[in-house]
Amino acid sequence: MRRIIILGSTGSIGRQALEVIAANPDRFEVVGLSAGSNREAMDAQAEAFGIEFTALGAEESQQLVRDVEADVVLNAITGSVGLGPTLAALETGATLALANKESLIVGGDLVTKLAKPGQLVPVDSEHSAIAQALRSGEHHEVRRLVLTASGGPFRGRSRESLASVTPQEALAHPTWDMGRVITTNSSTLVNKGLEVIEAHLLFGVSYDRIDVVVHPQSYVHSMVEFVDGSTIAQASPPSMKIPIALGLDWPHRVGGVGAPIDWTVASEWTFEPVDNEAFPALLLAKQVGMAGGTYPAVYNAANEQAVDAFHDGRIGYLDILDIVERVVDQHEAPSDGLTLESLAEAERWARARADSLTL
Ligand SMILES: NC(=O)C1=CN([C@@H]2O[C@H](COP(=O)(O)OP(=O)(O)OC[C@H]3O[C@@H](n4cnc5c(N)ncnc54)[C@H](OP(=O)(O)O)[C@@H]3O)[C@@H](O)[C@H]2O)C=CC1
Ligand SMILES: CC(=O)[C@@H](O)[C@H](O)COP(=O)(O)O
Ligand SMILES: [Mn+2]
Repeated sequence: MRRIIILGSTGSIGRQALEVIAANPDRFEVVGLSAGSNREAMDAQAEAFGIEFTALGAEESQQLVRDVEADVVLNAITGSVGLGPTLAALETGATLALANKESLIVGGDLVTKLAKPGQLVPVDSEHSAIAQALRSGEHHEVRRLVLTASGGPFRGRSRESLASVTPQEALAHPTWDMGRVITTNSSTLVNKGLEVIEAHLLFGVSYDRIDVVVHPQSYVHSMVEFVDGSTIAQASPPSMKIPIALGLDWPHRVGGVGAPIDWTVASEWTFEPVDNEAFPALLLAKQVGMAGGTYPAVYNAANEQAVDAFHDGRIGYLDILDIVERVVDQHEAPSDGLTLESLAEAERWARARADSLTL
C-alpha cells in the first residue's frame, strides 16, 4: 500500500489522480491534499476520501509534505510556485511523482542534485514515455530523444494570422483536456520548449540530441532512438491516467487505468516538422536551456505573467512570445550562478519586467 500526498488535488492532474486511487484502494491510500485557493473543492475531496491533512497555497503545501509521512508526493501544482514543495518532497526521501514541470525547469541543478537515483519520476506524458522506452537500453546506447507535440489548436497557421486569436481559441486544445496555463502554453509551443529543458534535466541528454516532431493525434507520446537505428515509442490513446498511475506506483503498471489502442479501426498517425517561424517558443527555450543558470526561470516567469495578461485581455496573443523574448534578452545572469536566492531574485525581476511590458 503506497501512501500518497497530492499537491494541486483540485486541478486536472490532481482530480485524475484521485480517480486512479479511488479505483485501486488496495494499492494506494491518500494521506494529504493541497490546493491553491479552492478550499471548497479540496474539502469535498478530503471528506470523500477521509483525509485528515490538507493545505492551501505553496507554503502550506511544503509544510504538509514535511509533516505527513508519505511514500509518494504527486506535485500537480501549476507554475514555478511549485519549486518549494518539490524541494521539500525530495528532502523527505519520498518518491516525487512530478507533473509540475516548472519546478524542475526553474530549479535545474538545485532539484536534480537533491534527487536520489530513482526518486524523481516524471508524470508529464512525453517524459513518462521516454522513461518507459529507456527501460529497453543502456544510457550510452541512446542516440537521441524525440518528443512529440500535438501542434496545438493553431497548427498550420502563419504567425501573422495569429494576431487576433482569442483566449477561448487558445484554450481549445485538439487532444488534451488540461488546466489553463498548460493549455495556453501548448498553443504557443512554450509547453514543448519547457519539455525540452525538462527532458535534458531528467535524462541528461544534450540539447543537440533532443528533437521535437509534431504528431497531431497525440497517440505516440515520445520516442527514444538508439545507436543501432532502432526507435522505441510509447503509444496509447491520449490519457494522463497512464503516466499518473506509473508515477504513483513506478515501476509497476496499474491494470485497467487506460483504454488501449483499438487496432481494428482504420486510423492514421502523422508526423511533421515544427514550424519555428510561426512558433518561435521552442528555439528560444533551447537557447535558454543551453544558457542554463537563471535563464530558464526567467523564460518561465515572463511567460506566466504574459499568459495571465493575455487571459485578462491586457495583451494580444503574439505579445506573449514578444514579451518572453524581450525579458530573456534583457536578463543578466547573476554573478553567483544558480542559488535559491539568485533564482528568487531573477524570477522577481522577470515578473516585474514582463508586467511592465503588459501595461
Ligand atoms: N493537465 C495535464 O494533462 C498535464 C499537466 N501537466 C502539468 O501538471 C501541472 C498541473 O497542471 P493542471 O492539472 O493541468 O493544472 P490545473 O490548473 O488544472 O490545476 C492546478 C492545481 O494547482 C493548484 N495550485 C495553483 N496554485 C497553487 C499554489 N500557489 N499552491 C498550491 N496549489 C496551487 C490549483 O489549486 P486551485 O484549484 O485552488 O486553484 C490546482 O489544484 C502543471 O505543471 C502542468 O504543466 C503536465 C502534463 C499534462
Ligand atoms: C499531456 C501532456 O503531457 C501535455 O504536456 C501535452 O503534451 C500537451 O500537448 P502539446 O503536445 O500540445 O504541448
Ligand atoms: Mn507534456
